[in-house]
Amino acid sequence: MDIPLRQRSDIAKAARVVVKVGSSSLTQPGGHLDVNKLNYLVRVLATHRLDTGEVVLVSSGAQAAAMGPLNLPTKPRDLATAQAAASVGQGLLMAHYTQAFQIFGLPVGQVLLTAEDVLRRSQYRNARRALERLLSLGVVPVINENDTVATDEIRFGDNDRLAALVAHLVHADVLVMLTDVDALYTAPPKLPTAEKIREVHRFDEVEHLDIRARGSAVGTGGMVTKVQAAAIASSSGIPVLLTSADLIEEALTGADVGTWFHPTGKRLPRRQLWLAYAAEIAGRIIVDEGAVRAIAERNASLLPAGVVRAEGDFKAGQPVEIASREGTAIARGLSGYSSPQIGEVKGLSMDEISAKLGEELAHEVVHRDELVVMARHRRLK
Ligand SMILES: Nc1ncnc2c1ncn2[C@@H]1O[C@H](COP(=O)(O)OP(=O)(O)O)[C@@H](O)[C@H]1O
Ligand SMILES: N[C@@H](CCC(=O)OP(=O)(O)O)C(=O)O
Repeated sequence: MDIPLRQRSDIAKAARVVVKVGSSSLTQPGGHLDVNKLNYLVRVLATHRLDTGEVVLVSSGAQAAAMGPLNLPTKPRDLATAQAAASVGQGLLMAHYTQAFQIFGLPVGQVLLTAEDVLRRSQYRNARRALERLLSLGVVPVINENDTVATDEIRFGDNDRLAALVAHLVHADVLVMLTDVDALYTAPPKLPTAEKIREVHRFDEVEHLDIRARGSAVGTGGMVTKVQAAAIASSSGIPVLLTSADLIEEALTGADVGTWFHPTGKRLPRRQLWLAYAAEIAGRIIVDEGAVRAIAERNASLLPAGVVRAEGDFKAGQPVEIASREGTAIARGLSGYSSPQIGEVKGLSMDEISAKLGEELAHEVVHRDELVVMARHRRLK
């Protein structure tokens, strides 16, 4: 769709939606698939697909669905059992999705991804091509993390952020995140003081909220990863609706349900997305107040004059975090200098650097094209 969705009601005409559904919404407490819930979800998604637009489903639940069949009392914590459970449960999930979508004449395609697939240049293109082809063939892609081969080092571990990156990958109009609560609340929803949040315009509105409590024994990330996922998608121009799986029909028909995260920025290039959410940071560059403002408000490059000090040991070209004197992360970027070099150029003007160290060392510390401002510091467009 050319015009970005502005409000919930626009979902009813979204040409391409990514829907993420969590384990707790697909399985019974005993660790088997909840066939009724699954069938309901499929009915609503199939209706949207047939009447309105394309659907990409990011479905969790593989490990939870294998608990019953494998007699596992809890969701596995060790990597090997988690991998085995994912292998068994993924088959069960896909068998069910295949059957349920078939009733509506819709083929489904399983897509198992790792973090690398959605963030590294070559794999990103490959994943994008495969998904586009599936969609053009009329298939409903059903995506999960490739848990059976993902190691602790390379896995996301939660499908919330994976769904946000998939939404970016396929240029979705909206990301709908389904869980077991109807919205984001100001505190864990079991508490009497918890109030529903209907709309989020900026991430500093939700940063202070108490979102760490886990709701179910099978869910993975709780609200923390959902809010992070909403930040990833909305800061890249994709609005997010967070609500419960029971309200999927209302959500896709544009009813007034859930929490709506307004887009807070334009689509980010993949490289900046990688920098912001996946790159491993090699060190930190502490900057003064003027540099904080220049970066966050004017989208400027970081110049040596604004640098207070470097922390950690890094080489030129490595990803670093840019933080204020108080330690607040402002941005991330690729450093133009090694950490020892920063010790020499910090606080100096370009002329001073040229005179002291030579012209070739007089350049930006982090060039604006290789810098991404963290979502909460970005201004609403
Ligand atoms: N402030 C909050 N607002 C809404 N839900 C919250 C909040 N804090 C904690 N939660 C819990 O987060 C849970 C959803 O996360 P999770 O169990 O990981 O679900 P899923 O399996 O759908 O990914 C909810 O059941 C809810 O109890
Ligand atoms: N990939 C895992 C699910 C990971 C996950 O994010 O779970 P959830 O918090 O229920 O969405 C699985 O299929 O078991």
